[in-house]
Amino acid sequence: MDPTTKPLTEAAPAKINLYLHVTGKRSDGYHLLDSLVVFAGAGDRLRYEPGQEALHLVLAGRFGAALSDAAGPDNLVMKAAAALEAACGPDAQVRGGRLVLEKDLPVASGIGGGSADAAAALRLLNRAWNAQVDHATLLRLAEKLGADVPVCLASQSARMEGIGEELSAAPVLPACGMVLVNCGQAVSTPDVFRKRDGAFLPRAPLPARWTDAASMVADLTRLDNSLEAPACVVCPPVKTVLSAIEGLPECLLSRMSGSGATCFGLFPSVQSAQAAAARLAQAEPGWWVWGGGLV
Ligand SMILES: C[C@@](CO)(OP(=O)(O)O)[C@H](O)COP(=O)(O)OP(=O)(O)OC[C@H]1O[C@@H](n2ccc(N)nc2=O)[C@H](O)[C@@H]1O
Ligand SMILES: Nc1ncnc2c1ncn2[C@@H]1O[C@H](COP(=O)(O)OP(=O)(O)O)[C@@H](O)[C@H]1O
Repeated sequence: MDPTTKPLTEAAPAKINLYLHVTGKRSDGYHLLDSLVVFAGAGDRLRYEPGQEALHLVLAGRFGAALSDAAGPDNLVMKAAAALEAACGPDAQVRGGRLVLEKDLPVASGIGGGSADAAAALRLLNRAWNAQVDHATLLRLAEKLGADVPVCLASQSARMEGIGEELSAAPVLPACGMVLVNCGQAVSTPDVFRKRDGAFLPRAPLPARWTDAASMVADLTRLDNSLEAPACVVCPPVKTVLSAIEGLPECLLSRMSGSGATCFGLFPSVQSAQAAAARLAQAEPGWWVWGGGLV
């Protein structure tokens, strides 16, 4: 097959906030955050098939239908493509064709599916169009697409501050497993931020590395997700999901990710997380449940 017409794909892994402290608020209404972000083996997948027709998006996967009204220019994938095209130099080979998004992450669920898709589109089309837009420029485009898009650009664990644009090294993470659970109710990020009240939380003290899951969990237990309480008001089933995760064998910690409603559990190993996820999926067939490891 001609390499320029070969399908090109990018993974768009789920983003998990292991803790999330709202540390302040800017005058424009955006909140200042301190968060440890990691990426799970669960994710969407974006494929590009170059062609003569104008660039367009096709949705597939378990949650493709949930987004079918949003396959147009407002989809974050198409916004990312337009932003990249505008930033391309004269030597780029910008082409049409179709982008196929395998949407396997629940939509509006606190694990940054849309942000991961946008970041995947920037990486994929930069490669496919031979656009050679440098990383600093890609980061600037990412910031404009959404607060979570910069961290999704590298899709590697990072400490995230500012409103999402200040990225620094995360502690070296120990081997561990993760379970992700979503009850099926979409949650609006602005609604949850609006419902937050109470004091701002401090920037967290973090070590350079955790050698085992138990010491990571001991530190994380002293930290919080500032958005968990307001999300429980917006979406009460979050509380049920958190108790269900906490009750799973070998669960070390259960917490909500981002603005919800997806919650995660940390486990000592990938195997224990997979076994716990299988058990929960059987007990709650209406929930989205995933178990595995981190990227
Ligand atoms: C809360 C977080 C934590 O990682 O994750 P999610 O719950 O979305 O996954 C993110 O900060 C969300 O990032 P993202 O979903 O890209 O947010 P954006 O589209 O930029 O903003 C949506 C809205 O959320 C609020 N917002 C977002 C980020 C931020 N630091 N402060 C805010 O107040 C604003 O009301 C904004 O209008
Ligand atoms: N490719 C996409 N995937 C998911 N949501 C998208 C996408 N493009 C636009 N959106 C819109 O972005 C909003 C946030 O979606 P998402 O990124 O899944 O939320 P969260 O960051 O809370 O996980 C949704 O309301 C959805 O309609």
